Amino acid sequence: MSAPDYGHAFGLMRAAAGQPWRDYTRHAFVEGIKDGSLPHDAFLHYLRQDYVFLIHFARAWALAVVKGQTHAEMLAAVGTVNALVAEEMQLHIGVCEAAGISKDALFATPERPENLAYTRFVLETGYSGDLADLLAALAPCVMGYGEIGTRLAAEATSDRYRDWIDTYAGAEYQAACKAAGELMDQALTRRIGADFEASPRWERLCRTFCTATELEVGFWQMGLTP
Ligand SMILES: Cc1ncc(C[n+]2csc(CCO)c2C)c(N)n1
Repeated sequence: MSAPDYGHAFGLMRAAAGQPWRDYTRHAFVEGIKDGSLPHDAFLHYLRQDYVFLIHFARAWALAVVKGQTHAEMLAAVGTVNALVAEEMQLHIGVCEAAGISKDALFATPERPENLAYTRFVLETGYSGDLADLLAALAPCVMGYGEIGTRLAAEATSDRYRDWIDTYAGAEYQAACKAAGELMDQALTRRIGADFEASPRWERLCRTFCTATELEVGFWQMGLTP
């Protein structure tokens, strides 16, 4: 099965990331979700860390509003901020409560260093760069889960984590990945030119994408060690 198409820039950055991209999207944690062998303790620990992750991830998308140069760019970024803050963070609280993690316990979650390293890398990339740099750091998170969800929906051999898989394999999330891919293609074209992969900036953008991918690998690994 081929991976879903999330745009031109994403396809090139994904290919350039090579092995780290496979390490991320086929991590033991992901394979444990696929066959149901992931211990529930590890999943709950991951969910708690992921709530902290979402807070900083929403801040990074808010920075994308700041770095936007057109109404279309601001609209795309502000839509993601709203989806994250008004819906996904709320959804996460509900999922955690259903899994036996109280709101108090969730809000008291100490942030693990692997989590902190990832989100602050994304934020710093945005602070010191433009929207093209920031989107290169955000893309592995958004599109990686889209790719993982699509593959696991086809290959899962257990229903244990079916809700998680369905969230990312679903039409709504897949449309969000395509929209993020279009935003990235347009943002790069606007700032660098249509032939962006031939520009001197391209190598650095690919390096940013690859670093974020490696930090996703670290996040899964952290998930395996509650
Ligand atoms: C470590 C980690 N990486 C990626 C995601 C996926 N994700 C984070 S925010 C969001 C909404 C779109 O921006 C999605 C899909 C996650 N939850 N945790």
